[in-house]
Amino acid sequence: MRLTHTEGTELFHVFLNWCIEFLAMDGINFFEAGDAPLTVPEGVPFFIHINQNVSSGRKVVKQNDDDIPICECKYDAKYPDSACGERCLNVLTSTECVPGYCPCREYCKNQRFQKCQYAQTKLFRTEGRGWGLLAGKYIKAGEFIIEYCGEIISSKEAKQRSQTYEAQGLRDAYIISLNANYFIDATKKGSMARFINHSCQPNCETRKWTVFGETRVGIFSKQDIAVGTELAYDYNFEWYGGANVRCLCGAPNCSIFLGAKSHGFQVHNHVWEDGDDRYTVDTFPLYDSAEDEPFSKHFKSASLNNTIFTASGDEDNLMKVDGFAETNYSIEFTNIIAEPFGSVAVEALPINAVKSEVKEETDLFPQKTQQNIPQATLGYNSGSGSTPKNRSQHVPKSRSKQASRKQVNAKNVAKLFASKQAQEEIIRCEELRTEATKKLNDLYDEIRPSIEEHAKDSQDNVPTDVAEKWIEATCTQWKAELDLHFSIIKNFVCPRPHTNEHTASTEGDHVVKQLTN
Ligand SMILES: C[S@@+](CC[C@H](N)C(=O)[O-])C[C@H]1O[C@@H](n2cnc3c(N)ncnc32)[C@H](O)[C@@H]1O
Repeated sequence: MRLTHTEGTELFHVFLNWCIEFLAMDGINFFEAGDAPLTVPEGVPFFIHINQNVSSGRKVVKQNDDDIPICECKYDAKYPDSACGERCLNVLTSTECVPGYCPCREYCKNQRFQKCQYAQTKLFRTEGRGWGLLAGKYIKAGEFIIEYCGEIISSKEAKQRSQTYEAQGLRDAYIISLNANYFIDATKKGSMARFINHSCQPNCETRKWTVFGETRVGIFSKQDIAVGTELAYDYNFEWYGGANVRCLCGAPNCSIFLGAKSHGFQVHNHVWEDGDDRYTVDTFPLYDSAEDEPFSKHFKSASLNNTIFTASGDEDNLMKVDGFAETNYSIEFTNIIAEPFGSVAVEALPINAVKSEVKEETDLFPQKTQQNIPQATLGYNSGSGSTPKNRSQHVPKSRSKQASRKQVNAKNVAKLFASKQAQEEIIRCEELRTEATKKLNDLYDEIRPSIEEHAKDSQDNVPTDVAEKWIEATCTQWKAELDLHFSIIKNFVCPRPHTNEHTASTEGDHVVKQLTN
């Protein structure tokens, strides 16, 4: 029997996987070539350690020479920070310098992801949260600690995998969102970052950086961290249905459940009443995530609740390059989609909150602010079959439909004023508002393809000119909205002087009873 090249490759992979599983059964960890050997403590579930993302079947963006960002730093031996320190143009835009192009050559300090310049960390066993990572040395605020590496997968694949993990009984979640279309799955292959637990009062945060044109997720310290302190960041978990996982971070402001702040969780677990806008997600839709993100479609849920992190200029030339030598791991698999880090002990706790139908569909759409950079969100629970039923998960298709905020009906309000001048002013303001809103909606339709195109390339940013147009139109609309409200309040608080035209009112422009009562 002759095998084709593809069949041969597939067969080889099957064999390789089998070898890996076999070694895993014996408690031996298998590391990919080039990775530092790791000492694995007993009890750490098997995984393959990698310090570079693995992109299977995903188009890797090739950078043209013209696209390579070149900074203007000049290395001065007297000032080490001159070589791509915090003032470097690339650092300021969270972009790593490209070797061979950076004017500081080998002195460049802005290649931390590429060179795996990680802080020293140590794996340890936590109480109730599986394994965790702690600082092996003092870590300064703003330091790059480690990259969250894993397999880059599409949102469709993420959904399938999370279902599979769930079916396999894995409890910890290791799938983190990279951008609108892609996720990083560190369940089977990942860096040590996969062991960092969630905290509602974290000492670390995720930030996205661009390296060779690709987005990568790093864990950075938010504050000085003493040696031996557990590292943790806020997962910004999105909840897709299934069990509610008790958060054991112990922070005074703990939100009790992982993902409790996420929209899906709130919709599912809280009482929603007419006019209750406690959980309304503010909309600033440069990006309509429900329609545009395959993720939302696949998960049939109320979209990701991403957080935006801005990159800061880091000067961690002093960082220790190896964070692994002293680490151990263990994995307790959870079937869940974690965005950055996993969740351990999945405890199915009944939530007593009364569940009621969501009345206002329009409150449900998720927001995504675009021109910003990155964030990483951890999602858990595939939601396959466990997605809340009978709940409105609809996300509007157009921006105008999204604008669910209750708007003042200016015509009705104007009628309440006795003064014709006041009425005219309010109606004029309303016309301006309508015009501004229309312009904003038209612009949204116009720029949507550009946003989609950008998302396909795995970029979180939209072109600057698009962002500028959007900001301008948004500001105009906000101003028109403000002018209208201001005009109403002004005419109410400061009545116009009497004129002959007003016979009905003896109180100037005061609104009629309905309002004053
Ligand atoms: C990315 S893993 C983190 C490492 C994990 N502890 C381990 O042993 O592999 C995320 C999982 O850790 C657990 N976890 C993380 N933070 C937690 C917290 N604050 N409370 C409860 N479980 C947590 C959850 O099971 C979560 O799905």
